[in-house]
Amino acid sequence: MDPVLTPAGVRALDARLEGAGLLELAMEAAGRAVADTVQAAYPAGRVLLLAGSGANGADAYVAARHLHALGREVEVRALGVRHPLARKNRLRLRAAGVQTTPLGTSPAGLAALRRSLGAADVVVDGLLGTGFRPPLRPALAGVVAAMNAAGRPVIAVDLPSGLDAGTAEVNGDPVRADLTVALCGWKTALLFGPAAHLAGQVRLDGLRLPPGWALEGADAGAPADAEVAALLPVRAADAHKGTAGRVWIVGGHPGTVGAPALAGVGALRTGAGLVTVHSAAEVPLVMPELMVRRHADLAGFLDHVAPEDRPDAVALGMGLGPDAPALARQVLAWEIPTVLDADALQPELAGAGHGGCVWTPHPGEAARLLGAPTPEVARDPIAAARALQVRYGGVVVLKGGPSVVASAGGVQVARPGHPGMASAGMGDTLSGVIAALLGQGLGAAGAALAGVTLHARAGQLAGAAHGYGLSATDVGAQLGAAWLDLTGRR
Ligand SMILES: NC(=O)C1=CN([C@@H]2O[C@H](COP(=O)(O)OP(=O)(O)OC[C@H]3O[C@@H](n4cnc5c(N)ncnc54)[C@H](O)[C@@H]3O)[C@@H](O)[C@H]2O)[C@H](O)CC1
Repeated sequence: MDPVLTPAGVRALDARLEGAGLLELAMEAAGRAVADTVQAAYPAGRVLLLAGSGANGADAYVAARHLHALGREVEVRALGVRHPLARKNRLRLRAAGVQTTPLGTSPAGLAALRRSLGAADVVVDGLLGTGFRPPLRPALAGVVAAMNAAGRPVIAVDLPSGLDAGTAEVNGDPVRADLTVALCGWKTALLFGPAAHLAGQVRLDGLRLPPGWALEGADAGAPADAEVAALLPVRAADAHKGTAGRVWIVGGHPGTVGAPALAGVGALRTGAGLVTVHSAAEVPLVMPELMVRRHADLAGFLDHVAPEDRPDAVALGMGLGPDAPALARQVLAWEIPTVLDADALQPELAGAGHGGCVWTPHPGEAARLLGAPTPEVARDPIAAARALQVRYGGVVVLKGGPSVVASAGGVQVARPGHPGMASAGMGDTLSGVIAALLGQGLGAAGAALAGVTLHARAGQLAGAAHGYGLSATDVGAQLGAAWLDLTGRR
């Protein structure tokens, strides 16, 4: 599990490392990781390193020393030092034979910087890391603008300068990096929204810290594929449809009948033994294996389902229309594993969730549930998912690229899918996927995490063939392959 750290989490980790006498070693590992990344990605040519006054700048000094040891031609332009380890590592760099030049922010200083940028084959951005507080001061804004205008490849240390590590929002004009070496853990800015677009490709280096230290102070975890695969059930050879989970899809309303059909496909393609769509409208039979039952009075039908006839899991809300909250209350009262999506995601259901239920809002629905503007949700999806979980109970999947899963046990960030998944019906399919996993015995948090991961992987597989023309039907068709791919059980 990779950690996702806030700036406060980084500060606490730094203090712990400092107390244990390990901070200097962590910094040495950070600088070395940056140097190794430069060497692997841009093995030839002159390297210009820009060092700020804090620990981010110290990492750049260490990287410069390692690059020099590797025989690379390096130039270091630096602001004044404030962090004691920046001072120490600058002295070490000089002792190793590399002089540093002041990074001036006056017109003459910026002209000199532009000359250095013009002579460089790759630039290392070690100006500002997690210690940055927006907005960028005008003096440094000129430096960042010169870097962006130079058109040279940029490798950022920890995160591009000018990005606030704790938010997906972009203020002003930060460094645009081609590659970022994230240190110790992911940051919100490297995972979500417009901020993540500025980081380029991200490589995480754990700096060989004592096991668990970074994760203990983390805001969230980002599980590895193998950790998610381990959640998925292995079936006995004598399994039959009665043991693979009976799933009900409750959805559909005149005009929105495709939604429950897609959820049904999602459930079937995720291994549910028996899938029945219950709807007030005529739902198309998109797969003959899907059972479709139309009810003139859906609420009356649900009222009369005997406990022994209830399914193993339900997904409710997809295209269901205005009766969804009342119908959701009926099903929630059964206290069986339940996915609530789309029309069932209404503020009046606050507090109605139980431990076996999964709410699956996209950012717009999350904003409605929280009574907050959508940009606020997008700014910090981890905080939004956590707030939703506290308010609604159960488990929350805040959908996106990547999705966030919040449960009483903590928050996890799943792997992103494919940009082609930005199209109608993807969420309907996902609700069926999660319901199928609930029906096969996974707990709500495990089903949510494994569900979004399978769905994202299926999106990647289908996206390779269909690109931006990807449809939810294409994704549904790849769910079986995604399962095999994730588990290696081909
Ligand atoms: N545990 C870890 O993750 C490790 C991280 N390392 C690196 O440490 C930095 C964070 O270092 P810190 O000294 O706290 O802050 P910065 O270097 O990012 O910046 C401080 C510097 O920035 C100036 N500043 C702040 N806001 C602004 C602004 N708006 N405009 C201009 N300048 C600003 C401030 O005055 C300070 O001088 C982390 O990112 C990693 O790179 C460790 O090396 C290893 C352990």
